[in-house]
Amino acid sequence: MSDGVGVILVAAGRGERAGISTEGPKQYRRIGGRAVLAHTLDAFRSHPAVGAIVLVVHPDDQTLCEAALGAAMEAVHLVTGGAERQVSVRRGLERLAALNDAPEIVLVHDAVRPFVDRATIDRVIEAVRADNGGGGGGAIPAMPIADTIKRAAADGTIAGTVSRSGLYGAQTPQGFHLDAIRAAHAAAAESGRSDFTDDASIAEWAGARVVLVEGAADNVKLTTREDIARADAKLKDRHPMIDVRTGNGYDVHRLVPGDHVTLCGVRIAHDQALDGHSDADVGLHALTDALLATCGAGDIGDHFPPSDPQWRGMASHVFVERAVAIVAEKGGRIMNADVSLICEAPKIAPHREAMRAKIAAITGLAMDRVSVKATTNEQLGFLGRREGIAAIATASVVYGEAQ
Ligand SMILES: Nc1ccn([C@@H]2O[C@H](COP(=O)(O)OP(=O)(O)OP(=O)(O)O)[C@@H](O)[C@H]2O)c(=O)n1
Ligand SMILES: C[C@](O)(CO)[C@H](O)COP(=O)(O)O
Repeated sequence: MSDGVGVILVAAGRGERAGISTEGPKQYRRIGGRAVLAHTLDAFRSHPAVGAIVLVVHPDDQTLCEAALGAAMEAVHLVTGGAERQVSVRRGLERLAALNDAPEIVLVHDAVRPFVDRATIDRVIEAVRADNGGGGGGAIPAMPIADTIKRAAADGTIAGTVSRSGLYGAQTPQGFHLDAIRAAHAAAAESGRSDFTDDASIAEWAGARVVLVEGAADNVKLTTREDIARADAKLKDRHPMIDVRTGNGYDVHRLVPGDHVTLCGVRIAHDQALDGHSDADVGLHALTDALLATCGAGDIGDHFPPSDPQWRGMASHVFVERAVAIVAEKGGRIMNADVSLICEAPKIAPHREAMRAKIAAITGLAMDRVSVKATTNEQLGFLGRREGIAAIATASVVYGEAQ
């Protein structure tokens, strides 16, 4: 059993109350430039106590999900949800329990609560760990009701005023011991119940002791179109906090007799070849350094030492792919890549679009975020004498969007 806390993110709903959007159901709507689901996932991925994350999605949403999460898909175990939230959670629990290192504690969270903060997650985990209900108890974050509560009659008039004393609004993540909540869900399903709107009510129904911990006013569930617009506006206000970084890279390789060069991933027939340990693709080498520079991750030589025989003759897209993965691990999102090639020959223009397409494919960037340029060195110096080819690259990456 794993020490890490497991997380189930339920994202299989249709978002009917939020209405139809070309971006898909509300968990895929963009707030602050990224899908709601991507923000929510970041909140848990960045929490040190969190281990396995199961993401429950609708069977029709696989493509939307991949587009929303990109490389972060690797961080989740994907499972298909059901027609009710309760069924989706149950499938997530079964997937989590089937993992080799299944956790003891699980947090169940709505994918559409993207503003969950670390302190709330901590309070829930702490309360479940401290459970003195014989190991079967749980904890949920909740906020006291601030408004006066009215019961409405069928004609829209007030049928009564309900005392708000002791009333709380339940939030997620809701935390439980995995075995206990699995058993409670199974028992509820067996007795034909599928109307529970949260997991605490299933635990309560099964006789477990569930405690309330302090929730957070910001931890709202995005339910309506207005909720999504407000969330987007809130993140736009935060934009000054976003950490945009620029990195640059330079590389040069000697030209020797040969029959082709490889530049920005494209093989070009030529009367010379670039000499190097790998395929000597100066364009991709400079880009690798530019990406690594945005997060202080050293340079290409640190990650792929020329002394290491495994990189001999290696196609350089492997180096860029590693740099892209390092940027993603550090929470970065690449915004653009720009490579300038400096050579007298071969002519770059006929190959420029193919080079941009290669870089776009390797980095996951759209074509209009990738630029390849070329210049001669006006026959000056070693580049001008065709003794080598050089490249300069620049990349911009946004970090810390989840804060
Ligand atoms: N069959 C379902 C229904 C809901 N959810 C998830 O449960 C969370 C909370 O549900 P809710 O806000 O009600 O989402 P929807 O069911 O999508 O919304 P609506 O009721 O407006 O259609 C959401 O993250 C939603 O994707 C789910 O995984 N499976
Ligand atoms: C789980 C929940 O978010 C707790 O407040 C809520 O019950 C979900 O309800 P919904 O009807 O599925 O939106």
